[in-house]
Amino acid sequence: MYTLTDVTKTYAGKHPVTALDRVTITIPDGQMVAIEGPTGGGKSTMLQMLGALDVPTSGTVTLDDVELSDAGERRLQEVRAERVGIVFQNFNLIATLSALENVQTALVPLGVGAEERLERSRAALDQVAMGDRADHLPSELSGGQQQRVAIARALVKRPRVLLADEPTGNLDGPMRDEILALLHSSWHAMGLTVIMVTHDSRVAASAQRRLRIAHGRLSEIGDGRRAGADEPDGARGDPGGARRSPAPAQDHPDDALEDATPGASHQPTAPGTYEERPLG
Ligand SMILES: Nc1ncnc2c1ncn2[C@@H]1O[C@H](COP(=O)(O)OP(=O)(O)OP(=O)(O)O)[C@@H](O)[C@H]1O
Repeated sequence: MYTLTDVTKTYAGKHPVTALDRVTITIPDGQMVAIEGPTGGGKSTMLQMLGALDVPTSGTVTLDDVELSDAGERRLQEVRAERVGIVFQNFNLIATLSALENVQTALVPLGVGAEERLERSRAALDQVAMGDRADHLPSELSGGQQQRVAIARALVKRPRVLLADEPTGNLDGPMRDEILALLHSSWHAMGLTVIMVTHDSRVAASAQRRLRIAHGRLSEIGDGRRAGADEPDGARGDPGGARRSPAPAQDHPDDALEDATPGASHQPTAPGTYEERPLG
């Protein structure tokens, strides 16, 4: 569970910028959250706080038992390596490594031995339907395929949290739908907390909970509740009372992924009624 209390992030400089302004929020385990908002609003900065990539200027960020805002760089590295998988808009694969080698890199900081690394990385590529492209370089893969490999790399460590910064931002319609379906099926299968920064209305509409950040201020967007959808496997409690039913915005389901994740529900979403409620 994430607990952010009065989190402010100010970038120093000649013209200091307050990217996050007294943000207070709890994100329970197993929740799927979308963060929306205008450009420069503070979304990526928020993701950096959640991903232990940066620390606030003031306030506290806690992930489970670790206060990230107070941790040293070594502890932050451990948290990133063990608990947090991150997926980026531009995939961030290493160009000179094959898909399989890229996935393996996530297990090196965890001290996983070579044989297990290989086994788990192959399984992760199979999970994202990329097993037959294990030896391909990123340049030999489509954008959607590269993002699948990046998701495998994020998930191979079996994280508690998957953070995604515009995961569909560089993809066209069908690939975007496939990646969204994959994020949802992984969420279902692994009981992850998933937090996605997005400008894509379909991605946002598929989340259980929608947040908006503008001028560094966080607000909650109405109730994303959808009827008839199921809970992810391994989903945990809802101390914030914020758990809502998932409803992946997916009407072109990927058969391979459907097969791999029988609990997944791919139903088209209907637009909800949203109202904003300021937080913090
Ligand atoms: N390293 C930095 N140094 C100085 N200012 C920064 C830095 N990173 C972000 N900012 C500023 O902080 C504010 C929030 O930026 P952030 O990248 O979090 O916004 P965003 O909502 O993710 O925007 P976008 O949708 O364009 O990616 C912006 O005004 C930005 O210029």
